[in-house]
Parts: sequence; structure tokens; C-alpha cells
Amino acid sequence: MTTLTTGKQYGLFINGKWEQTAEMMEVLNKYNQEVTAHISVAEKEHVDAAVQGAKEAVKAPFSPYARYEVLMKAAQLLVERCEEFAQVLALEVGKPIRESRGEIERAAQTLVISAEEAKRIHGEGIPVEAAPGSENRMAFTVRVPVGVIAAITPFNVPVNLVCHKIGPALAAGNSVVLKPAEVTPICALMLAELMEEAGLPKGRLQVLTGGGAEIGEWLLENKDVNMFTFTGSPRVGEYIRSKAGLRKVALELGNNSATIVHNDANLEQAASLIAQKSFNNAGQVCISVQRVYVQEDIFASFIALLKQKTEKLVVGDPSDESTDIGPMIRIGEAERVESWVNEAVEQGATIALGGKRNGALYEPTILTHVNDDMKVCRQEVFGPVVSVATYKEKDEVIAKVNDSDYGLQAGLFTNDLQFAMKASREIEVGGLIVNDASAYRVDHMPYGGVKNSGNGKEGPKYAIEEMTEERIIVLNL
Ligand SMILES: NC(=O)C1=CN([C@@H]2O[C@H](COP(=O)(O)OP(=O)(O)OC[C@H]3O[C@@H](n4cnc5c(N)ncnc54)[C@H](O)[C@@H]3O)[C@@H](O)[C@H]2O)C=CC1
Ligand SMILES: O=C(O)[C@H](O)CS(=O)(=O)O
Repeated sequence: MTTLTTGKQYGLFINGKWEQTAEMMEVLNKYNQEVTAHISVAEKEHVDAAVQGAKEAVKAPFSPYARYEVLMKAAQLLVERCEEFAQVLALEVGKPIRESRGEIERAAQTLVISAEEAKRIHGEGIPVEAAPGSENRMAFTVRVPVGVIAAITPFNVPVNLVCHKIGPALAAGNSVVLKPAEVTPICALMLAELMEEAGLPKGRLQVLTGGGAEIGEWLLENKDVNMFTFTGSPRVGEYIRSKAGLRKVALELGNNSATIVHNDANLEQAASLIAQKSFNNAGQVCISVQRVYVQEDIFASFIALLKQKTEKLVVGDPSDESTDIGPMIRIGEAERVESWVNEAVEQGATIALGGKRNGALYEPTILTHVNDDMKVCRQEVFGPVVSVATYKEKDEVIAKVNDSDYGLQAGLFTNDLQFAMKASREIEVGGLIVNDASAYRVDHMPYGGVKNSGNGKEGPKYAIEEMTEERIIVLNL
């Protein structure tokens, strides 16, 4: 098994072989900005070879039980190598080491759930004999793999979000051509090694690294790709949908997640969970709490608690056990966040806490006196900034939450069952989390958004539905 050591050069993983290219791309340590490894840059010929190999591989028998065994073995290997993977995540993402270990543990679970689902894929009996003239017929459906799936993944959760694509795709009997984010590709390459060791048949998983736009274009041009599953920015997601034609496309895109704190809520619990879930992975989580709406009579006490809890978060070196918040993915991203906060302040917002940048590190920041049209509220911050505003009435706050181009998940703290049920019906999201913040996810639940947050659901059972076709078999007896 490869470990990330400074200077290591990684190849592409095509048809079970590692292939280094002439052109290489640097991967940075996100905390000190030093070059830590190099990855190969795929050309069109590599993309076509990977797709061709994936197409051939999908024709070879690979029974549901064999898929189950490979995925279970891969999960076991991942658990055994948790520390090794976590150290790489801390380096290539800048994710604090304790959080990195959490991601690996969740990724292993995603593989286990996918393995289990491999044994449960089923169709249903269809009573065609109920139609006049079909009395002598019987029918049932089966779910068949779509074939070759191109999986394109983002930088922020580069092990678990890759497992959310390759786990269900392989469980359903497909082949996958994976294109991980160019800034965090090492863990995906390590996963390919691990899959190989777990016994995955050659060609079932191909990994291409290099420029997203180029590889994306070549994958889109290749008609042997049957489906695209993409997690990333709305801009790229929309582009893929516009170019994919009639092929299947599943999109997990951005969000500017809202969480409501009603005046009957447990404020201590709400402040603790919001402090934690606004700043995990430096806010680079697409269900990260970005907009908090607090009922006006509890605003002062809520802000005091939120500040108190957020002040305790340690910003610094992600490999340090005590660190809660590491660097953002690029210095330029931290500069963007800084400029959005400064602009909000010019427009009347107050910095209740934080607001300072040191290179790629941006302090956890709480803004008050915001309005819904500031960038920090209207757009996706994808950084460690939370904006807190007030409301009076339930209908008013539901309208504020819904006044967004996005709709992935939202949170609601309340002990009022009527309000919880009203919000469940009226808030336009893929998931409403009651008595927790928006950023709650376990890996077997359906996960995916509405509006500009995308379409299709992840969670292995639901992703398998996306990654298979329903075929009806009719028997004329
Ligand atoms: N809904 C969800 O589950 C999640 C959504 N996201 C969203 O992802 C974004 C941040 O991630 P990034 O990696 O910066 O997103 P991104 O959209 O820049 O990149 C995502 C992937 O797309 C590739 N790519 C770039 N241009 C492409 C093109 N023209 N064709 C095909 N592929 C292309 C990149 O190389 C990368 O692998 C945020 O908007 C965030 O909300 C992130 C994580 C989870
Ligand atoms: O959307 C994301 O950024 C992740 O899916 C959230 S999680 O899976 O890491 O909880």
C-alpha cells in the first residue's frame, strides 16, 4: 500500500495498471502550501482507454455475492488503514486529523452498506394478467446495471464522497471511471489500490487524474459512458447536464443551508450543535450551517452562547490533535471568503466573532445584522462563516429559508410538534433535520437536494436505484 511521502509520483489507474504520464501536476500540503506529491495528467487517449476498459469489464460475470465480498473486504482494509488515510486527508485537504479519522470511519460504513445492498437489488411482480387479453401472461421486473458510470467528485470529502459513488455503482454491477478533484486526488488513488487488493476485477474501477474541465469534456464526448454522477459546484453540474444529452445524470450540488432556532428550543443544545456544524472542515461542507434564523426574543442569549462555544475552537495545523479548524482548500478561497465578509460589513453587517485571515486559515466567523441579499446569505459561502438573523413569526421564517436558489438540507430547533410538522411540509429541501443543525448525515439515509442543489439521491440504496435500469420480463405461457 502506498503512503503519501513527499515527492511521490502517482500514475493513472487504467485497466488494473498504473500508468504515469509525461505531464504531471502538483498536489499541495494545504497547511504549509509545500508540494507534497505529483499526479499524472490524463490525455484524451487515457480517457478513451479507461472507458473502453470499463465497458469490457462490465461484460464479465461479477455476481452480487462476489460484489458483496469485494466491498466488505475493501471496508475492512479501510478500517485497518484508517490512520494512514486520515494522515493523507489532513495533508491534502487540510482537514483536522480527528475529523479526518471520522471521514474514514464513515467511508468504511458506506462500503459496508453498499455491500449489503448488493444482495438486496430486486424487481417486483407485475400483474399483467389483470389486463384483458393477457390472462395467460406473467411478468416481473429486474434491475440491470446501467453500464459505464463516470463519477466526478469534489475536494472537500474526497474519501467518503468517492465511496458514495463507487460503492453503489460497483454493488449494482457497473464499471466506474472516477475523476477525483485535482487538488485532493491522492486518497482516491489509494482507494483504487485498496479495491484491487480487495479483489475487484480488473477494469471495474478506473481512476483518471488531471484537469477537471479537460477530462470532463472527454468523458462527455465519449458515448460509451452511460451515466454521469457528479458532486461539486452548480456551475459544473449544470454544464454536465447540458452536455450529457439523453444519458442519466445525478447531481449533488451546493447549498446555503439554513437552521432555525425557535424560542422554545433547548438553546444550549442548539448553540453547541451550530458552533460545531458551521465550522467543520472550515465550513467546506455543503450542508454546513450558513444562515441561522433565531426568534427575536432569544437572539441575545443565543448569540452569547454561540460566541462562547465558537471561541473555544482551535484554528491551526490540521495534523495537530487539538485542532478544530484547519486551512481552506486554497489561499484564494480564504481571500474570497474574507472579501465577502468585508463586503457584508460595508453593507451593514457586524462581526460578532472572527473575521480575520492568515494565509489559507480563516477564523470561525459569526456575523449579525445581516440581510438576505448579502453574498454571505444569498450565495454559497463554503467557508467558516455563519450569519445570524432574527424573525418573529413561523410563516416569515419558513419564507426566509425558502428564499434561496438552493434546497439541500435545513435544520430546525423547536419543541413545538406543530411547527416541526408545518416546516416538514413547507420547507423546500431534500431533508429537514429537527432538533439538530442542517449538517446531519448518516450514510444510509437518502441524501440529495432540490432546486439548484441538484437531483437524484445518494445513500447506497437510493444511488443504486439511480445506477440501475428497471427491465420488465413478460412471459407468454
Ligand atoms: N451536494 C453535495 O453533496 C456536495 C456538494 N459540493 C459542492 O461542491 C462545490 C465545491 O467543490 P469543488 O471541488 O470546488 O467543485 P467543482 O465543481 O469545482 O469540482 C468538482 C469536480 O468537478 C471537476 N470538474 C471541474 N470542471 C469540470 C468540467 N467542466 N466538467 C467535468 N468536471 C469538471 C473537478 O475537477 C472536480 O473533480 C461546492 O459548490 C459544494 O457545495 C461539495 C460536496 C458535497
Ligand atoms: O455535502 C457534503 O459536503 C458532504 O456530503 C457532507 S458529509 O457527507 O461529509 O456529511
